[in-house]
Amino acid sequence: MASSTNKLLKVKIAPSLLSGDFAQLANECQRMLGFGADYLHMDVMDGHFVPNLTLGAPIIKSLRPHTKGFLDCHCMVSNPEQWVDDFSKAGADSYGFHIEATKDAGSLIKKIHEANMRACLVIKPKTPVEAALPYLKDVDMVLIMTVEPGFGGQKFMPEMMPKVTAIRKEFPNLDIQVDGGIDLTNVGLASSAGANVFVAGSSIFHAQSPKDMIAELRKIAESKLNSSLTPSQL
Ligand SMILES: O=C(CO)[C@@H](O)[C@H](O)COP(=O)(O)O
Repeated sequence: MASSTNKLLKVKIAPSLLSGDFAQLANECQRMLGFGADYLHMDVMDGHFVPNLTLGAPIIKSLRPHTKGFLDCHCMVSNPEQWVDDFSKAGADSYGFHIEATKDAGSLIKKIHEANMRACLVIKPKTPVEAALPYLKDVDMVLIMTVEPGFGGQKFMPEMMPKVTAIRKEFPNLDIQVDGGIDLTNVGLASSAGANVFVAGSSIFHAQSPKDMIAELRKIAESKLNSSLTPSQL
């Protein structure tokens, strides 16, 4: 949860397993952790909230014994309340829900915490940042989508950066995640705006050296992030 003290923000790189080989999911997770990934980003899609179908709690449950990595579950689902207990029992570390999919974000955040997971509030590109602000004091992370959710391989939307800046101004210590089209050409822009957690699918998995790509993304983000913040934010 957000606290009022200021500290140096840590850059975290979260490869999106959506771009990996699902038949080798456990190996892909181990490979990414070996390459220096901080989080393993799991894209949960229900074919209803988004027009694509991927994985659910049973896959997380199967994966859990094979990795100690932080399973950062981004649930692109219509009824996020319905799956909290299943994901918790399956061993998810973080449960990300879309504010567009719930009528009561406050109660949902409470439910996620009671289920011993970190809570991440996610907003789609067309959702104004004002919709998220009232809840951010209670969450562990906010995710600003930089593409329309549903598919990997889309183009980063730089016009989402003012949302990141607005949140960073009010929440100096909150983990701000960006997701969609993140690569070497825009990670600097996103970190300058104040993002510190970077989801990247295509740019990492399709790189000649995913290990070097993770290191490069981190290096750029670290150089821009804390230098862009005012002393009172550090
Ligand atoms: O949530 C999503 C898509 O809905 C993302 O996590 C993407 O899967 C990231 O992939 P790239 O845009 O980096 O290829």
